[in-house]
Amino acid sequence: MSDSAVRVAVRVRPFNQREKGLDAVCCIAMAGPTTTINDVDGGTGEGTFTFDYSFWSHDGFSVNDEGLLTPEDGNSPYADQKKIFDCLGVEVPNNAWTGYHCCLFAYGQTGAGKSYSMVGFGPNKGIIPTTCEDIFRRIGENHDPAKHFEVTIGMLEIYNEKIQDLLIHPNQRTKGGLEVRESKQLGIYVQDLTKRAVNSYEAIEDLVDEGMANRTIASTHMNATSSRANTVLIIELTQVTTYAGKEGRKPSVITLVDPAGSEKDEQINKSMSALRNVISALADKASGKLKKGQLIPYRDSKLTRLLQNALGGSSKTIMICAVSPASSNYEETLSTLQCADRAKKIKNHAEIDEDPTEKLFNLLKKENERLKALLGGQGVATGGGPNGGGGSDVSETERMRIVEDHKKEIAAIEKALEEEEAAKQAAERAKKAARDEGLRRFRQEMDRIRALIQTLESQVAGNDASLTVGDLSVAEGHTRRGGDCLKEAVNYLSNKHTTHAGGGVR
Ligand SMILES: Nc1ncnc2c1ncn2[C@@H]1O[C@H](COP(=O)(O)OP(=O)(O)OP(=O)(O)O)[C@@H](O)[C@H]1O
Repeated sequence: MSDSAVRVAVRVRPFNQREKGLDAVCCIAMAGPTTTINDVDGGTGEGTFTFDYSFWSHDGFSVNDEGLLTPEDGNSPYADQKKIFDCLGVEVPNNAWTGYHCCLFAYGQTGAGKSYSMVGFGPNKGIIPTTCEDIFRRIGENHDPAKHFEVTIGMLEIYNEKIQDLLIHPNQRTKGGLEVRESKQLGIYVQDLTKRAVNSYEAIEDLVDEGMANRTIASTHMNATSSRANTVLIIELTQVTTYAGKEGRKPSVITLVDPAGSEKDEQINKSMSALRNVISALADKASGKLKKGQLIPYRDSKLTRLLQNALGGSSKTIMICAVSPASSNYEETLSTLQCADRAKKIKNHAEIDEDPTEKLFNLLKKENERLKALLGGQGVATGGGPNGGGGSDVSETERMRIVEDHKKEIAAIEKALEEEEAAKQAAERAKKAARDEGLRRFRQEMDRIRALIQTLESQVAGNDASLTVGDLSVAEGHTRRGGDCLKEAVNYLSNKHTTHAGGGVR
């Protein structure tokens, strides 16, 4: 487990047509990772904030025939989509490959540029498509025959506090939406969300197109294609390694969130303010200011519940805040910067969710690499004269010692693997023994009940016969014995019931 702060970046966009038409004034300045907001209209004043990155995408760009935006020259500070991915987005596949669960979400006022950074427009591909491309580029570069990868995609939107599966056509969805659940094994997850296996970037692209077509979209005042729902893409990447006939699995869940624009929509405002409240509470917690007994309000919205692992949990998390450059949006922009500033304080406890076989395999691999490095890339051959085949300056004695050490470590790893297998088998045996014992007791009980029923039946038959011949005293005897038998059966069953209800095992 490693403590890791949420990584926070801010990006400022160009003026839009509306702002240009109003002769907007830019109130944002950036220098390195620092963002300053100036109140040019004379109000609350200026504020300076330092983040992991401050990306200047306001001006200094040129647009080619296809509409691709790039810095206009070598001195331009303009951060294009490539720079955003190379600096920030790439941390997502990097962390996923290490085995961490990761989350990247955008934040900001409607029309500030969240979707532009996350999804992109035309040839200006955003973080989501570039991450997907990067995942399959890395998979394609794997030449280890012992390793293969499994990738699945899920896509959802949160609209009016309902989670909808975007890989299912709106007409075929269950009413009421899906639920966020939590389990020890799976952490936070969306129950029954469709997961589709994919084996290429194109396959993801097709699914994302399908999902996008199923979204709830409307336009807002600032942005003609504003999304009216929080859109979430969930990529599950599992690295599967086969070693000594066993499979080791290293899973990573990547959650990419493009939140909805908030203008004039009560429900969306609610989920954004829930997100702000969670961020504030976590920042207070990190600085010891959270009141005793005060809970982090994850349950106040579906979005915050879904992001529970990303904020204050075990995932590696990145927040990209989009801001408008226009002074007319000063208040909203200041509020975004303040929220981003609080998010910097959040501490996560990132964990790798690796199974023991994978752990052992990785140890073995590391050991091999260490050995290769020690031998100057010469492998472990022991022949070839005093310096072991030329090129390496490791002495023969040292070489032998390293090889012996190496053998010992491999033996230790194999022993640990055998022990793990033996423990697994012992656990299986114990489970089977408990099952067999349960079955034996059940049969015993059934035999007992059957015997009681048989006795009861024979008493009833005897009773009938006696009554037919009018022998009342014999019938009375049968009735008494039948009654005793019935009582015994009732006692026996009610005892069993009480014992089971009390959690006892018989
Ligand atoms: N970095 C950028 N460079 C160039 N244009 C940008 C940039 N960021 C945003 N834009 C443009 O600004 C407009 C609004 O951006 P976008 O749709 O990404 O905002 P949003 O925050 O996702 O809005 P909403 O929350 O309403 O969905 C779009 O036309 C987009 O092309």
